[in-house]
Amino acid sequence: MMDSRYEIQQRGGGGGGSGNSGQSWGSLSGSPALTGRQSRRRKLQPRPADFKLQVIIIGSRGVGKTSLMERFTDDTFCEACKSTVGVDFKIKTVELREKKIRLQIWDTAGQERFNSITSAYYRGAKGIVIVYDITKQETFDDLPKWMKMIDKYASEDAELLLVGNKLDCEADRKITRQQGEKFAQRISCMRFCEASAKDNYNVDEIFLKLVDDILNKLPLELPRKELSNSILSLQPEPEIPPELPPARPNLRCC
Ligand SMILES: Nc1nc2c(ncn2[C@@H]2O[C@H](COP(=O)(O)OP(=O)(O)OP(=O)(O)O)[C@@H](O)[C@H]2O)c(=O)[nH]1
Repeated sequence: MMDSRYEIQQRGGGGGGSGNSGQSWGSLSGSPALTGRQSRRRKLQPRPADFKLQVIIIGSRGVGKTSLMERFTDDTFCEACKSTVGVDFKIKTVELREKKIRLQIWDTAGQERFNSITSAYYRGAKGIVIVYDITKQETFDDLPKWMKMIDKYASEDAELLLVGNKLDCEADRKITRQQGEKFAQRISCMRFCEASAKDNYNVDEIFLKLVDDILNKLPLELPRKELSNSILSLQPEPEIPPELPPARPNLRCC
């Protein structure tokens, strides 16, 4: 059974769901019978995604943003990975609430010198994962700085999730779980959890809960065309960052 310390706090709404990265295939009924080489060549196309969502991961240098993303998308962990330069992204398709969602995850550099580049990616994000390292006090102290970035550049309705990473390093812990919880409680609609990219603990939960919260806000029964014209885009992923948004008048952080 999962230790309750690791469960993501609930704040009402949002039924659960299970994700997977596999492809769904269309129905075979009605297809003419195929044999041998012919059947191998004439594979059905995967069902297209119902939605495309963008999620961004932010936080100070070395907290494990890339590691969380790669654990989720590829189930890999790198003990000594290179620092991210600018922005990187990965795609994973998940299924939740009988919808197929193409999740585009933007992994941003934690170094401040890249802020002018990374800030351009905030606006398109429907979900934001803010990460700190439970063994490094300064990464927790930096959180108000990241909240200012969110207030300035992100969409006001973006879902927020605070993650204390490196839970496997309990012996070196500097930030208590209560401190993380307290910080999240001060921010409107922010979830909180602790995780370990190394031990693959709570990683799927982070992204799936965020997607579930995002879906919870969307009118899922609208026809696809209407959705793509409003909140979601079914176009190919942008190669360049979206335009910078206007500054937001109200700070989320108290
Ligand atoms: N013990 C432990 N180490 C981790 C964990 N997650 C990441 N690391 C390590 O922390 C270091 C930094 O991880 P990254 O994923 O590159 O961190 P980042 O936040 O993307 O760093 P920047 O790109 O510089 O902003 C690497 O050596 C990882 O192996 C974790 O859950 N536990």
